[in-house]
Amino acid sequence: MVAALILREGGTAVEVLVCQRKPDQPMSLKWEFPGGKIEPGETAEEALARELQEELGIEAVIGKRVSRVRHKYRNGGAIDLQFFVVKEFGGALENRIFNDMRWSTLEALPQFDFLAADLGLIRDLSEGRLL
Ligand SMILES: Nc1nc2c([nH]c(=O)n2[C@H]2C[C@H](O)[C@@H](COP(=O)(O)OP(=O)(O)OP(=O)(O)O)O2)c(=O)[nH]1
Repeated sequence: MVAALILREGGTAVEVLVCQRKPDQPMSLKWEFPGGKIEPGETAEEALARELQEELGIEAVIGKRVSRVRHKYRNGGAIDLQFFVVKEFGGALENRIFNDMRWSTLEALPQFDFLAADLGLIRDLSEGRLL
């Protein structure tokens, strides 16, 4: 899996885009970072650019990989998640698949009910350790 930390300068602090899963999806209404599965033949960066085009309608410039997490969900299999920074993109952000989408400061991230696999990253970001 690949996911993006899409950043913007929010006046006084950096903000990151957070997305909420739909009520009818597994792990419904949990918050996550936009992204998805790497298809056969794709690099991680190619997969992420494709997912961001599909989910948000943007042409993203995929930056540095800042974190990698392996996690076992109780009800499912193990996942391997890689997070990349995105500081630039073309086009206008459009919510195509999420229940909700918001900009959050890094500090405020723990207030969102994130997927379990993301919690270590959320903590690092909110405490200023990663960005
Ligand atoms: N996009 C994304 N997925 C995450 C994050 N954290 C996390 O555990 N995941 C998990 C949830 C899903 O099991 C998987 C994402 O895969 P996906 O988007 O292709 O699949 P999905 O379950 O959301 O939906 P579906 O297409 O399988 O119906 O990775 C995250 O921050 N962003």
